[in-house]
Amino acid sequence: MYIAVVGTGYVGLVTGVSLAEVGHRVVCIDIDAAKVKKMSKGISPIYEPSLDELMKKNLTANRLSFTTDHQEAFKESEVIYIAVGTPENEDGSANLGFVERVAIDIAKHVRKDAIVVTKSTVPVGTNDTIKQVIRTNLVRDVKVEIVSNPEFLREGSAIHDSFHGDRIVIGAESERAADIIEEINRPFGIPVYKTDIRSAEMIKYASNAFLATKISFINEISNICERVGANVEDVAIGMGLDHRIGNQFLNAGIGYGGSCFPKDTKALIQIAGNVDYDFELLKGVVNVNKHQQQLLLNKLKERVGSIEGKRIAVLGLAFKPNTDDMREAASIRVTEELVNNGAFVVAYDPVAMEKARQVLVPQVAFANSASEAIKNSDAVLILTEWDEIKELDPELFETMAYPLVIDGRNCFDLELMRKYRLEYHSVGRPAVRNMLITRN
Ligand SMILES: NC(=O)c1ccc[n+]([C@@H]2O[C@H](COP(=O)([O-])OP(=O)(O)OC[C@H]3O[C@@H](n4cnc5c(N)ncnc54)[C@H](O)[C@@H]3O)[C@@H](O)[C@H]2O)c1
Ligand SMILES: O=c1ccn([C@@H]2O[C@H](COP(=O)(O)OP(=O)(O)O[C@H]3O[C@H](CO)[C@@H](O)[C@H](O)[C@H]3O)[C@@H](O)[C@H]2O)c(=O)[nH]1
Repeated sequence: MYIAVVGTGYVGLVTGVSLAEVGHRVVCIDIDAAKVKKMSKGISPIYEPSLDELMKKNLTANRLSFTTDHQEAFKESEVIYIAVGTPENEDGSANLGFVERVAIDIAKHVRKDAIVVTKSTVPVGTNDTIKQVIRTNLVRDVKVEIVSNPEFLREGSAIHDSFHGDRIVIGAESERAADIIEEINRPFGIPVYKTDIRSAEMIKYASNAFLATKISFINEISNICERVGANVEDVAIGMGLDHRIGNQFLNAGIGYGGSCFPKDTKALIQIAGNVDYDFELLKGVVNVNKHQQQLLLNKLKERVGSIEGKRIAVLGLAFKPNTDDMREAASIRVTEELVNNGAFVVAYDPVAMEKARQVLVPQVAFANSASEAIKNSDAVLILTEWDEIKELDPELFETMAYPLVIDGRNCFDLELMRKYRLEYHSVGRPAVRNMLITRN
């Protein structure tokens, strides 16, 4: 199949590369010329495990190409994927400007009958608008059908998820269009669920909202655990053994960030509001998430008193491990608050520092390693559970004048930490206060 993918962010690029890998001829289009130049050389503009290798392989096999030219890209295309961003508007609703722009580009440049597949996360009813915009602006006498095919990949494991996802959801206006998209995806061997367009659009928001709810739920349980002396990790294991609950997405921490959960939960509240429905539960989920980062800062303030003039090491800046994505990362708000309170912040992340420099407040200093950040600090805050951080030798903390570690991601085993001279606070687990220990 000749396929065009519009937008080469996390979703577009991974989709394009994966479709090429299973044998389709794919051209990826982006308006960012610098990015296209880089990708044409086989260099991924994002950090995503295995992506570079697959890009290079499929470029060499001539199944994958990149361009800024919509006209050129749509010339042969039988299927056009829309994978541009749908960022948050100020009121929390989804900004559909990029999607609508692409719909107009398709209408102007499509040359043959085509199926337009929306991968971007869009509010219920948006595919009807896309259809309308394309059909009213069509320049040539061609037939365009619309399919909603929401994406469920996670950053940091995007390639793996593309080949081993739990399901492919196809919402179509005709059986023919649904069958063609199913056929394109057959080589992935992932179960397909076909439904109508509006239900497919809703499945995406409902899935993200449900996962965000799980996270806020376990975070609230963790806050109670701290007060009653229970251990949230044991609680999560005990809960997860019930198959109806499941053991995933029950990691307590400083809340969810990233490019999806924060914006999609708010967009769903708006979608509900637009039809006069007050989504109370989801509003609670969003509020709990907002407070969770503050609780970490409160713990720090409780322990050090004023943070003015204190040197604080922040380990982990990306919103989750294995990505350099800084969108809605907890580190943005946490470092800003530290700086505003007069702290000297020294940050370290194994991969995201380049992107972090562009979004964190300019007063934040960057260290070349975790140990450099920790050295001479008054406290350490852990915000992302990178393996490199989880594998740090706790002896490193002992080099601090007063080894105070506040871990927002439960990176260390409590039994292990009890062997060291340090004070260790994590989320929903008993604190370790071991300052009197003497070791050889
Ligand atoms: N990031 C994820 O993990 C993820 C997962 C599932 C779904 N989604 C959804 O997929 C969509 C894309 O997300 P993303 O994170 O990949 O976005 P992104 O912001 O990383 O990338 C969007 C890309 O589209 C390009 N673009 C914008 N307008 C264009 C146009 N007219 N023509 C060509 N290119 C254009 C931009 O230059 C950019 O490279 C969003 O709706 C998002 O909610 C994202
Ligand atoms: O038990 C957990 C699991 C996740 N998180 C946090 O939740 C956020 C999101 O994590 P994750 O879902 O792994 O990453 P994303 O790449 O944002 O993926 C989500 O958002 C995508 C965009 O819509 C969807 O496609 C995916 O299915 C959905 O998992 C991160 O800040 C995590 O730290 C927790 O705090 N506890």
